[in-house]
Amino acid sequence: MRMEPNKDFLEFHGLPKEIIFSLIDRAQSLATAWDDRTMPQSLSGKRVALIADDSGWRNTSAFDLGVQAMGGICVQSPIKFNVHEATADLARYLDNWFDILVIRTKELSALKELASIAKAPVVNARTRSNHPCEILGDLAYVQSKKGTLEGMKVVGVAPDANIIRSWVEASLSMPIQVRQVYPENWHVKDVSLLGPNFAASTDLAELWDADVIVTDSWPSDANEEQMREYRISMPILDKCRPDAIFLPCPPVSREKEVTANAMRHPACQSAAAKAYLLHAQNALLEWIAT
Ligand SMILES: NC(=O)OP(=O)(O)O
Repeated sequence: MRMEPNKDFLEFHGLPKEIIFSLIDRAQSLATAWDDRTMPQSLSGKRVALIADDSGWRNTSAFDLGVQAMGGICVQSPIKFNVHEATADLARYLDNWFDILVIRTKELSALKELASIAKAPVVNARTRSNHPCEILGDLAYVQSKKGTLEGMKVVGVAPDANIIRSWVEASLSMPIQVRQVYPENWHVKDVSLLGPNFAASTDLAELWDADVIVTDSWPSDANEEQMREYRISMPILDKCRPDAIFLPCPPVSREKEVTANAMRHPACQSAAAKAYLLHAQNALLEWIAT
């Protein structure tokens, strides 16, 4: 049931920046429609499979809610990739019934294999390697607050994992600067992601002129002593720009990557920002469906 070629969203830089900007603009309109309860029925007649083959709830709940609010049908299919059935087989069965496949699973390679066979467009709702929808939602929120994304500096105090990797993906296509500030052993070193808009550092001074600061969970093998310096606290946020937006990625672990006080700092806008997951994902689904 492929609607149009090349409407998969597997990696952030897989879509041209012009399309990303139009999705971000559309997310703003859909945010207003959401608040007014006047959602367009853009997905009327569309059938969406939502496969949550990993933990978490925000993105997947927002996909389900968004599809329904825009008049589509969303079915959660309890599929596990690389367990019982070949991914190629799953692609063909899913194509029998669905127009769009929204998938959270651990391996990006499984998504890529599925997308290479399925006719229906595939949307990455998170892998262990990347999380493009999360970054699309954050960008839509930041644009709603700042009016522009042009030239903004995003600092990720985060290990080489899905959140910082999708910010780095975004730096390949978008006019933003991304910095990773973290101990060197967790720096992003994947040459396929490195471009002129990204650099990694161990220096917290990168935070002082950041427009946006994001965090992610500590690595499971992190050493408290090594990591303490990178815990975002109230005094650190007080040294940042007064208009800096702090977006700790949920689920947040207080007294690990953030202090409890940092979560109460005026710069911390995580809950409001994550409302835009829904709006950005809705814009993406609408674009895929039309
Ligand atoms: N950050 C994130 O992916 O949240 P969920 O797992 O709840 O969707």
